[in-house]
Amino acid sequence: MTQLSVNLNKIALLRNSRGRDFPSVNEFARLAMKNGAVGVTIHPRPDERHARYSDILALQNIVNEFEGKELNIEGYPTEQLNKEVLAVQPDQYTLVPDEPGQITSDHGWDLTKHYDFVQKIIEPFKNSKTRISLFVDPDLEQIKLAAKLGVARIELYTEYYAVSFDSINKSAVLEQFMKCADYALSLGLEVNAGHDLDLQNLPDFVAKQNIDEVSIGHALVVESLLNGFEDTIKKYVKICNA
Ligand SMILES: CC(=O)[C@@H](O)[C@H](O)COP(=O)(O)O
Ligand SMILES: NCC(=O)COP(=O)(O)O
Repeated sequence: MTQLSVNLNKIALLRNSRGRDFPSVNEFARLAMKNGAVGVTIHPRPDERHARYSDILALQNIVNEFEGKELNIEGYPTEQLNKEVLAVQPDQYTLVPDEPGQITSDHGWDLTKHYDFVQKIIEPFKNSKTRISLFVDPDLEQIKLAAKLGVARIELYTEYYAVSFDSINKSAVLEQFMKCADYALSLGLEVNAGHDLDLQNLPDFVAKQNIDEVSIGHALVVESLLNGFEDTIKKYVKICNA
């Protein structure tokens, strides 16, 4: 069964467009978990344009109100973000190789180049409660290196799948993801996935492979504008449980 982690960046973006705590990221986190999400994700970027560093502790406290729910922090491992994550010790820290001003994530780690850097970053987390996940492209070599680093999970970057969804390449692309997920599992890694997943493209993606968790935000918020947040979460959870 796949678990859903709801990415709240876009709720935070709306909040930050005004001075008040409205919409409340914390309230949307509660709603997501009450409706079956395993937890919530935020990706604080250095300019804090959506999720803020202060959201990390606030959300961990909300997650702690629920049994068995999780907070996933995603982001480039800057000194500041590492410090914040080590202080709060959320369940999962997903390292993403984004540049500071990047609009959104658009690639996974190149571990052939950044192996030593990542190895140094993850060292202090070995004695913490936080599981490390590495954001990677669907590439066997990268997955092999992730396993060698001894992390618990990888997160497969799924934009490539999402853009192929309406094309004749869809089956071949899905095959490639399946091959990567199977390979990761065979090396003892657990597999997450995310980026541009939505209600249309998610069913095929999770039906055919063993994915532990999908983190979804952008499309989920757009779909919520049409159908309501709680109903949208329920639809995602149903797909994940199918
Ligand atoms: C790692 C990933 O694919 C998502 O977390 C994505 O980075 C969302 O970030 P934005 O909401 O800033 O686009
Ligand atoms: N890790 C992916 C994520 O958290 C959300 O990505 P998106 O659904 O906003 O594209």
